[in-house]
Amino acid sequence: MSIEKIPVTIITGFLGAGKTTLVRHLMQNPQGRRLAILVNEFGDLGIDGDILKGCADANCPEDAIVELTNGCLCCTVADDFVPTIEALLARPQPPDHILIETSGLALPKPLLKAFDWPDLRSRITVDGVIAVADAEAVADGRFAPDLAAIARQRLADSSIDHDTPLGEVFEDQVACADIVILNKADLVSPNRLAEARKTVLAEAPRSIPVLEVTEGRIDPRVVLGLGAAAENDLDARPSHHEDHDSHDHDDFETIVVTLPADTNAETIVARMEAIARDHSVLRAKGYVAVAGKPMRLLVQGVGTRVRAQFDRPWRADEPRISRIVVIAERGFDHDAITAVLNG
Ligand SMILES: Nc1nc2c(ncn2[C@@H]2O[C@H](COP(=O)(O)OP(=O)(O)OP(=O)(O)O)[C@@H](O)[C@H]2O)c(=O)[nH]1
Repeated sequence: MSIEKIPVTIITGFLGAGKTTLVRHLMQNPQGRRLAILVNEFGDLGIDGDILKGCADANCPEDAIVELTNGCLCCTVADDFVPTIEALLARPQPPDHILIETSGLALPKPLLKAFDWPDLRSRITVDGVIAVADAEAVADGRFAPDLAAIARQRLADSSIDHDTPLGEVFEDQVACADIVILNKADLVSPNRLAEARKTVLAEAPRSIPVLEVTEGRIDPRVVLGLGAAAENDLDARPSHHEDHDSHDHDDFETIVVTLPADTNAETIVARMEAIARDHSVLRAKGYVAVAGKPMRLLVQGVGTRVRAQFDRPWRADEPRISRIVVIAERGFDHDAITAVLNG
């Protein structure tokens, strides 16, 4: 008797590129699949998991959405990741397809290697690695190599080819992908979109489709059911950190800032724009209690673009606390950012 392996799709992509938005779209268009979602993010507020649970339905009930918030999947494979997958497979109604949303700083290759574990190999297969890229950020050159730094490195040691921390994470994610989703096509002109596509293709070590998308809206048949068996194809997916000795996300830090009670929505959006502009914050997100509003305000900043929307009423059993997770390159000024957010 042969047992069909359960396909797993890994969704990678830099901070704020639109991974959660894509996963939500796939959950809302399951096309008969019983999905399970494993979501990993930095900071322990579990915002992505919360957003996804908001779209739970019969095809993907809340308990099929599992969050791993402590640390990074690629570092906690044995302790957290394998047991979590095993628990999903042991459910009375196991999923037909598992989606894994990695943290925006995660390197996909070490995670991919985990699928080589004998216990997992026999039961699941990596159907495909989807890298989501922010078309505007790519077109702006935010992941471009720091040419001056490379030149300095080469002078010091000709064998080293260091990149910027952002550039390395981006390159690793594209190099691992079977498909790149160039998301946020609405934010750039056709010319800039074409530039972004060229940049992505230049990073890809092999020929892969690059699809232009807005709000993660793509036909699930295009991204699910690829049958890539990526766990058998590791060599075609080069990484800056093959041996996982040093870690790209050591280059980034996260803090959680608690705001005074009942902040005003416009004020908090303006402050989030200010920390991105003046302190190079890469990503900020959280829930805010707005004076006089029974609904919770979800605020999301990607670079200087900030979106805010009321997502659901505060529950009676949860305190109206406003908290924002802030991520930037290591060494950023925690006190200054906390002060700006607090006004
Ligand atoms: N304009 C525009 N905004 C988008 C699009 N897709 C997503 N966004 C917004 O971009 C922000 C980040 O989207 P997410 O889906 O949370 O991104 P993510 O990659 O999951 O973010 P992290 O998990 O923090 O790395 C949110 O405010 C989204 O509403 C798009 O196509 N166009």
